[in-house]
Amino acid sequence: MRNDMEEILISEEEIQEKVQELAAQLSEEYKDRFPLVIGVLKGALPFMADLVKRMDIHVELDFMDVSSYGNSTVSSGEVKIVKDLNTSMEGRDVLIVEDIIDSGLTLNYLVELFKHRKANSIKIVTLLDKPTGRKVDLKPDTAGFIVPDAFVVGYGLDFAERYRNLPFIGVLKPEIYQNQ
Ligand SMILES: O=P(O)(O)OC[C@H]1O[C@H](OP(=O)(O)OP(=O)(O)O)[C@H](O)[C@@H]1O
Ligand code: HPA
Ligand SMILES: [Mg+2]
Repeated sequence: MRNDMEEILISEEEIQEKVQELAAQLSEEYKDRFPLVIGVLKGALPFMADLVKRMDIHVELDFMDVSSYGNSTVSSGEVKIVKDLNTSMEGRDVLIVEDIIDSGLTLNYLVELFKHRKANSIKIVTLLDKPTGRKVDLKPDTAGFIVPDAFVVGYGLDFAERYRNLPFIGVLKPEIYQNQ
């Protein structure tokens, strides 16, 4: 898999250091509040697992599976719910965990849905933010790294379902896309 990379943008060590920093910040912010931490599958899985292990407070975990990219590097613009939550969020402090905010369409959809479901508060933590991709006005409350305008993979992020299990974030060689 490493040979398919044009460039490694963020190393495993840099990711782990940042996750520790974000977990400490969020533990302080949510202390005594028992937040409902919602991971957006599938991309958020590695980040969420590492983040919550380092949070030193009680949290409830749940997952939504939504998808808008399919096997493409461009969002279809249509967010599909593949799996919904198992718990009610009325009155809860909701923390959404994402791997990346690109166009912002996925999170925009989820934030509107969660407001409608009467969450007490809704905040977003994302490992990566790609502000140049934005199609709607959406800002994370907490972000790990800003990434440039390139399709990135690794640590949860896929291209056609591959590369999610890389421990670092990289940019693929152009021929990998062209062969698809
Ligand atoms: O800001 P956006 O342009 O909406 O892009 C970000 C979303 O796209 C990716 O998910 P995807 O829909 O590919 O599903 P996946 O997590 O299963 O790969 C990623 O994990 C985010 O959820
Ligand atoms: O840059 C990206 N890489 C992988 N998945 C994504 N989903 C939105 N942007 C990206
Ligand atoms: Mg994807």
